[in-house]
Amino acid sequence: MKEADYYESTNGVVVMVEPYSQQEQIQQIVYRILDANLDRTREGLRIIEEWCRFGLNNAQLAGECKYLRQELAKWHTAEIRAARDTVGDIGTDLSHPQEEQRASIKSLLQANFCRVQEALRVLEEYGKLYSPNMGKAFKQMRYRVYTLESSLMGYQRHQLLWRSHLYLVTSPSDSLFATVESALKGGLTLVQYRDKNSDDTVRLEQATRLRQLCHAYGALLIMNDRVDLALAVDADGVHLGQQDMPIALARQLLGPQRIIGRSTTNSEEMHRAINEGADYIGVGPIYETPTKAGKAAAGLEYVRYAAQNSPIPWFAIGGIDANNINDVIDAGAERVAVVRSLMQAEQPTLVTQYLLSQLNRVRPQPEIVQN
Ligand SMILES: Cc1ncc(COP(=O)(O)OP(=O)(O)O)c(N)n1
Ligand SMILES: Cc1nc(C(=O)O)sc1CCOP(=O)(O)O
Ligand SMILES: [Mg+2]
Repeated sequence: MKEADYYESTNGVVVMVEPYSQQEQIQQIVYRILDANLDRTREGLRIIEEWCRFGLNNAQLAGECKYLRQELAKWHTAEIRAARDTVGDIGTDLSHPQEEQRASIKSLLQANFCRVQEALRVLEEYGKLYSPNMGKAFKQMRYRVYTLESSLMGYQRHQLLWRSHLYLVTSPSDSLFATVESALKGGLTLVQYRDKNSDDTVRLEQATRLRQLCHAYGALLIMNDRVDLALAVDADGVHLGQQDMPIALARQLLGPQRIIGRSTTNSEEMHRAINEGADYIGVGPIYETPTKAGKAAAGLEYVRYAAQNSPIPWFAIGGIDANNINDVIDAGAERVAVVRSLMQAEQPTLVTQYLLSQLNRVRPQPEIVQN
């Protein structure tokens, strides 16, 4: 027989309380686990929702977060809430040093997706002890959160691509990382890792470091030529030339969220790339360049054509530097890609700032003739 506990209530009456049986104690523990993880999931979703709403102005993504929060609330019953024991919870003081620091919105979002997914997994497993439907409901919710993560991260990437006006394509260099970091400090948001000759081991190692560096500055990293390496280093996308993998195949391998760029030299290649689903195109070479020796210049005429006809972001490339960038801009370019201008610069931060200042300059609009 269980022994009763006695306690004195506030009005002085001594009340006899039956202690929990072992089974009831386990049930209370399960309720506490469910309570803590329902809260954790809701909080994480709220943090993600605020970015969708205020950061991205995206009603659809914010609506999905809100819907998931409301679904969670339905499971947060009074009996689960009643099991809460904040004072006796040894976990409330535990935090990881990384929780105190977030390098960027991207890492903040990733940390919270991770937290939500972990908590949903806990809810799925312990929920099975509460009701068979609870386990199923949280399994479905976990898949919806994966889809949300993929849409949001892909959306972020594409937004940043559209906001990027200067694109650094790297060349092999002893000071590769220092140069890229210096340009990132100047405001660069788009980098392509291009190394035509090194072994894959070197490419993997360098591209991984570059991806970490770019993401720490909130910039995108694109891999030149190689879809497999783009996936291996978790790059934001791939740049494919006319001789590289077809866009449709790359899309199958990379999925809808990663970026695919295509080089074009003339209007026919431009329209084909757009129809095949490229996210951006390279337009060039504008001028002949030793970086791509032997390739005839497409010239400013092609820049004028792209300015009139490309509905997707396009980057003028080939022989562009601080001296001629204004000619390229005057022909209609709003975005430019460079190799030597930054890779060989003594002060890449300053050159980046200068190139960006020219690209961001508000240009006088053609005069409107009044009748
Ligand atoms: C932005 C951008 N535009 C064009 C190219 C050239 O790509 P490709 O024709 O495949 O030549 P390689 O770079 O592979 O030599 C590019 N890389 N980036
Ligand atoms: C890699 C590349 N692709 C080009 C194209 O036209 O497709 S031009 C080019 C090299 C651009 O180098 P720089 O800025 O040093 O002239
Ligand atoms: Mg190529």
